[in-house]
Amino acid sequence: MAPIVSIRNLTKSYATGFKALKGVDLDIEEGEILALLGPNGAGKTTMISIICGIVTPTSGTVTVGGHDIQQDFRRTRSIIGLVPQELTLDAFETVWNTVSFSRGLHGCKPDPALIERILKDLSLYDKKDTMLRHLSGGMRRRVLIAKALSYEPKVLFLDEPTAGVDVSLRKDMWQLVERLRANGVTIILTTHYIEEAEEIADRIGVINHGEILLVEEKQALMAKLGRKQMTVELAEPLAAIPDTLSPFGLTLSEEGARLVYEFNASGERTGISSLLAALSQAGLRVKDISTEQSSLEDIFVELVGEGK
Ligand SMILES: Nc1ncnc2c1ncn2[C@@H]1O[C@H](COP(=O)(O)OP(=O)(O)OP(=O)(O)O)[C@@H](O)[C@H]1O
Repeated sequence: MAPIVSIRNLTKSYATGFKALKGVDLDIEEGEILALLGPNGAGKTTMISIICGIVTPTSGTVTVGGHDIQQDFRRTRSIIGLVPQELTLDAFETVWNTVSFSRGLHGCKPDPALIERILKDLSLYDKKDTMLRHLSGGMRRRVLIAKALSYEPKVLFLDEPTAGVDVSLRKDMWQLVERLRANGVTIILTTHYIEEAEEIADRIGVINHGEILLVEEKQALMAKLGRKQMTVELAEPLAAIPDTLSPFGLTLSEEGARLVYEFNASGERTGISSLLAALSQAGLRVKDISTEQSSLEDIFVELVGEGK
């Protein structure tokens, strides 16, 4: 199936001369949840803003649903929903009107039943007649989401949807994302919260200094780059690692009381059983064994660190 969003050699140089995007290629498949991770200033918002037609690219092409975003702006914009990072709302309007107008602005026929359902899903229904200026920051963020959903987009961009929101909204958000996905909506979210990507994304993209460093299935990424570590606690401390154990590349810590072994969890052979046999042959008594797996956060820090 053709990707729903296709980005080719996309660059953006701002008027200051700053290159925010340096030749990005990315295909987003219909129905997937893609999390874009990147430190501040990596170019995430710039990329999303170009796809949504808010920022003009310097070069390159983007198609959404097979249509070019510049030549066919209205068409592509009508299938894209954007929940921006910043709270841009009319303070003197009510929740209901804001969300209904948004649907109208995108050329859709009024559908009060749909608006009611969206507001209920976002726990906003009891605030439907409240003016936005009387809402808390978290509630206003919910309104931004409701606005983006009001015209039933096929592709939804969430730019740091849970930055600075409380745990309950974050949980609601995740549930909502799951429901939207079940309805076939493609979701692209940018986030600083790695656990968020770990929890809900199908694929993870890492962007830094205007370049995509990688895009991978989450499971494959964790298996490929995730290292495992086994720590062996010894009954008696060692002064040095015996020569017979040198093939395992162990390190000795805690004043000789612990041996640390690093292995690749996705490899066919981890080497654990040979290590245990070698330990016993060397006459070392084992008190305890524990293993630890690197998280997506470790992987991300390593990748972004390399790019500096
Ligand atoms: N209008 C502009 N003029 C000049 N430089 C800009 C402009 N907008 C953004 N930039 C610069 O482009 C770079 C990328 O910004 P962008 O907002 O895309 O990053 P981001 O990955 O979304 O970061 P954050 O996580 O902080 O939101 C930054 O260095 C930013 O300062």
